[in-house]
Amino acid sequence: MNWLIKDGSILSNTGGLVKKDIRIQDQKIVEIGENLEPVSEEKIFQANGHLITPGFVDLHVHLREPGGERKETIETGTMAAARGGFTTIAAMPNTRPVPDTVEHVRDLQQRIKETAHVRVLPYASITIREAGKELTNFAELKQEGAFAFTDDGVGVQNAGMMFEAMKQAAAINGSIVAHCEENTLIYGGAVHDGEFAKKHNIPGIPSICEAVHISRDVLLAEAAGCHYHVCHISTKESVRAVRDAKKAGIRVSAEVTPHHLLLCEEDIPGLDTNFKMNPPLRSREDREALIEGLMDGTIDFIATDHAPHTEEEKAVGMKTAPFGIVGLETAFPLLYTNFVEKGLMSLKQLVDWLTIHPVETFQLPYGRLEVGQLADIAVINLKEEKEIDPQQFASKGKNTPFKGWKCKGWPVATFVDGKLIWQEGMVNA
Ligand SMILES: NC(=O)N[C@@H](CC(=O)O)C(=O)O
Ligand SMILES: [Zn+2]
Ligand SMILES: [Zn+2]
Repeated sequence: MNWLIKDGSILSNTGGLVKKDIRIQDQKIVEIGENLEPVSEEKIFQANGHLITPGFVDLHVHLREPGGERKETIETGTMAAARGGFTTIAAMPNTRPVPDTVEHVRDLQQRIKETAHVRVLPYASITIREAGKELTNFAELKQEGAFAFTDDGVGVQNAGMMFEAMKQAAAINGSIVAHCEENTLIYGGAVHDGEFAKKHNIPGIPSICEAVHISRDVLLAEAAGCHYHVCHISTKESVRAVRDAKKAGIRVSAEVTPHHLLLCEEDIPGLDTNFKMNPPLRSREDREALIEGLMDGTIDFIATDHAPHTEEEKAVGMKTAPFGIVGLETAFPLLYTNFVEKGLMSLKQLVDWLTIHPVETFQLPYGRLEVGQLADIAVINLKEEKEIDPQQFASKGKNTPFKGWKCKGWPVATFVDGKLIWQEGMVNA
């Protein structure tokens, strides 16, 4: 079906909002203008002045399928994405099995084809079973559609292994995406090694646990000549390491999550496992350094690290509950309300960190609201305020620390490839 989106507000190049209509034909945006008239066989979508942005791109999502379907499936996770305004997401490989062979990636692609509501780019792992012992075959996996390579969930412990991985990535113009965590510096920690850990007598993960891997890896990436990307950056030392590496001309990029931008250890209300994630919420200064790093371009974009777990899994106490919180359905409203509305960043900056910055970092053909581009579009109501209610999530995961937060900026409709795949109030497609 072809669509004419009427009366949308789109961001101009200078960041102002302008009233426009958008014509979609055969999956693409074919016209953006004023007072466009419908042509035959075109359906009108009345945007009522709502914000129209390119569909958001989240390059760090755990869909859990195959193997973790009690936490999430490709179907539920991609509906959560659609409801959050995300039209392209990259699926992390800490599943069972791990996408570490051509057969496993092929099976994953088939599941995506059959059940995904939004575009899903599958990661393949760096090492077999993410066990850190034996590299996967990047060229073969890329051929099968692997988007990039990561062992997210665990750090690659061995420097020689990481160097070989980076050389293999360089040879196929691929990217290494790194969960940076040095196992000998975790100390069984469940939260950041700081005030909260001390007060509650819970083992802490020190900041150096992350930064030593980043410092090691930027040197390896320089020597190997590959693109190296840092997942969920969380400390001031890490920001400094990425900043210095960029200054030195090394091809490094980094992402930060909404929760690390919005919360620090002081905000953890008590022994609530919805505040337990990896990396942990760090100190107030760390959080400030992350915001500064995003503002000055050291950190390239925002990714949610959507990590659903069941309520039973989370209900076993701070020390033993699994790490991770959901993020797809709350990312934009949270960031819009707490940063844009408060004047700490512009709407254009926020949208760019969720669209053009991730796609440029990984040279992807999405994330642009322009004639000729794929019609991946989010329609967002910037005015109505609603409270975050996990029971309303499409995601199976209800594990959010933001329950009860009042936000504006809720997506109301999402188009992928020119198709309306979700609209507020619509029964799930
Ligand atoms: N971030 C998390 O706390 N958890 C992630 C793993 C990861 O992203 O490292 C998960 O898979 O649950
Ligand atoms: Zn991780
Ligand atoms: Zn992750």
